[in-house]
Amino acid sequence: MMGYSALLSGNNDPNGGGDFQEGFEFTGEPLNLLDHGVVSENGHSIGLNTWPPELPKFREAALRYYEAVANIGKVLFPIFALALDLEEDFFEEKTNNAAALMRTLRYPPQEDVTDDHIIGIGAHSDWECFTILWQEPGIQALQVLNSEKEWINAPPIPGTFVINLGDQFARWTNGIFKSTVHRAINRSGVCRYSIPLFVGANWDAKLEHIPGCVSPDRPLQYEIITAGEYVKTKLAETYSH
Ligand SMILES: O=C(O)CCC(=O)C(=O)O
Ligand SMILES: [Fe+2]
Repeated sequence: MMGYSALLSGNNDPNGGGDFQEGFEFTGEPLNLLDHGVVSENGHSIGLNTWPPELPKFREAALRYYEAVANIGKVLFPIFALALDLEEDFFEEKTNNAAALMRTLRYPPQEDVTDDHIIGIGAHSDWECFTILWQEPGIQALQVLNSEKEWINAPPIPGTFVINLGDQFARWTNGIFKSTVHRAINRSGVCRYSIPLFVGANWDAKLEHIPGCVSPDRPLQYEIITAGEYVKTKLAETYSH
């Protein structure tokens, strides 16, 4: 959810009791904007992010980081297009208008977890195409589910990002590329910070299977909806409680 989300305001795992994290979410906006948070497009003013007034330098720092990491996201599409034997620019028109979302997350320590249903972020896959995640070095919290259904630690490696594949991309490829199920719990005894940036498809792009990804051996797995419809459904599920 855009802006500030409080502890337990989201619940990523339908079987969970809420996500024990808080965070601030925003999307890209021009850095040189004078009137913070409002940009004029074709004569219409559209509201963007609500920045915390107590932190005057936060906006610029966050937007600079956003831009650098969103650019990594843009490079991933042609790489995956080539891997799928498609033209390098195959995803361009489906993603050229998409705003990425970035979250700065804080996980309070949960050493003595009494309720296993409340962890930092419950098991889920991300909704978009790619997630580029920075994790605080030195604190193990993130786990991914492998094909044997075992939880594997994904420890932070200084100087690297974790890249998660998301549901929109899994749908485009009819499951050839899978979205990784993951969760995080902070048992370190100190606060943990992480920063995911979610790179998705254009809101109106159809999540239609790519030619070559459906065959008699691999029948169509998903109904065809737009990226926007998909995100709206997931938002309603995650913030409904
Ligand atoms: O904090 C993390 O390591 C994971 C965050 C995450 O999975 C998410 O925000 O979707
Ligand atoms: Fe995630």
